[in-house]
Amino acid sequence: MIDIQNLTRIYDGRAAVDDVSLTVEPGQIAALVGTSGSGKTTLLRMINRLVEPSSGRVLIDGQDTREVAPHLLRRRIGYAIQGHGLFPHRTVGQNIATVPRLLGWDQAAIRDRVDELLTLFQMAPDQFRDRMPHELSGGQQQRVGVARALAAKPDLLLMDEPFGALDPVIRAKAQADLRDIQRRLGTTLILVTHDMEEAVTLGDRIAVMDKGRLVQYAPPSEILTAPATPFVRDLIGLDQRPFHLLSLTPAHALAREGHADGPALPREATLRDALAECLWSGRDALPVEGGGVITLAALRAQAAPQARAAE
Ligand SMILES: Nc1ncnc2c1ncn2[C@@H]1O[C@H](COP(=O)(O)OP(=O)(O)OP(=O)(O)O)[C@@H](O)[C@H]1O
Repeated sequence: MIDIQNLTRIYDGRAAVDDVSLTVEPGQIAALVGTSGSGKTTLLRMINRLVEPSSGRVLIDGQDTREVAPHLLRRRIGYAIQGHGLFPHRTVGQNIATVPRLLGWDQAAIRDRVDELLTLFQMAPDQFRDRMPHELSGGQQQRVGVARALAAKPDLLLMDEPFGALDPVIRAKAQADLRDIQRRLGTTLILVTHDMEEAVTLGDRIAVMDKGRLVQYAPPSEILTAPATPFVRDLIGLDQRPFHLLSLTPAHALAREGHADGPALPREATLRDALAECLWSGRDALPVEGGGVITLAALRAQAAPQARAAE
């Protein structure tokens, strides 16, 4: 468990992060959102001591991070940033192997791990292992950055806008891959993002920062239906609320017995995808892969907070 207690960082007499406390349970994803300059990156970097707190403390599984040398702490915590930060003169394989090498893994274990991660990120090892970063697309570089952060099987992964530079299609794929991998490995993940949709779809809880302070820390559905302050409501964007709510639920969860014509929706598609498909194909109901149908009326009820509150 990550336990952040009264964490504060002062720069030039002003608090960039101001008395923030929050906990993240093992295997959960916490998404940090907020306007530019609200302190998200500073908060994230205090967890692995890239930035030293002015006051407060961070406990990881009960251990105070101040008791661990920063370089040793950072070998235990995966860290991935926008623009990936790959070493330009090292191959993809060498980049991914960085922390396992520092930890003294043997060669065979390192090679296995590199190949396993490349496969996991759908980059054929024989094709990509020996390439240089400049021989990859931006999306591939980004995936290698995340693979490198995961290489030593950290229990905790910190990500700062890891998908910020990706186009929407690759971004959605990278998010889905990350969620799969995170669930499979049981990694605890703290993610900074500018994108509320990303926070809603990935986060088990969302932390909203405003001027260095934590203004709300709650599951996405609560942030959307009961924003704690006008700032949180504005950040969500009123016009986007129904779509974010629909993004929270996979299609199969709302499928009911019945019959509908036309192509089936994948089980893991979100209700937002279902709504788009209804509108685009002019259908009032869609079959869902594996059985059942979703109706437009059910989608409408699901998108309305008062209907959800009554559940
Ligand atoms: N090294 C530093 N020296 C002085 N001020 C800093 C430093 N790092 C950050 N700040 C200030 O602290 C505040 C919070 O910055 P931070 O980068 O944490 O915000 P952020 O929410 O991550 O912003 P963005 O979304 O734009 O990345 C800003 O006002 C920033 O100017």
